[in-house]
Amino acid sequence: MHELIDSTEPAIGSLAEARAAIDEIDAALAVLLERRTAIAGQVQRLKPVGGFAGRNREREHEIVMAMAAKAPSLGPERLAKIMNAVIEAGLEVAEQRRAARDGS
Ligand SMILES: O=C(O)C(=O)C[C@]1(C(=O)O)C=C[C@@H](O)C=C1
Repeated sequence: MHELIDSTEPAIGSLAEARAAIDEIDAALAVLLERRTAIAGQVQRLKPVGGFAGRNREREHEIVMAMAAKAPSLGPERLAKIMNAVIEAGLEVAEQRRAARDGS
């Protein structure tokens, strides 16, 4: 994982090598997204009002700003779009699971 987040990228010599590096990063992202989805689902169960109804835009803004400090090339506007998609996907999964549990 460390080499994945090291900003001093080694020189990439070919398209195949570049795509292999992207595949490795995307595999790590997928694992992190799966973990995030699981934990965000637990958060929905802990909140007095979970799911889309309990959406907290202030917390989402904090998440984006913290990420923007670590990803300056993307910046807050693009990260907000990315994280909106990630957060909404997590809420959808949580709501689907809740519906399956409630039998509704
Ligand atoms: O922190 C919360 O309150 C959550 O519900 C988690 C989460 C997230 O996925 O990070 C999801 C929805 C909220 O709008 C904000 C953040």
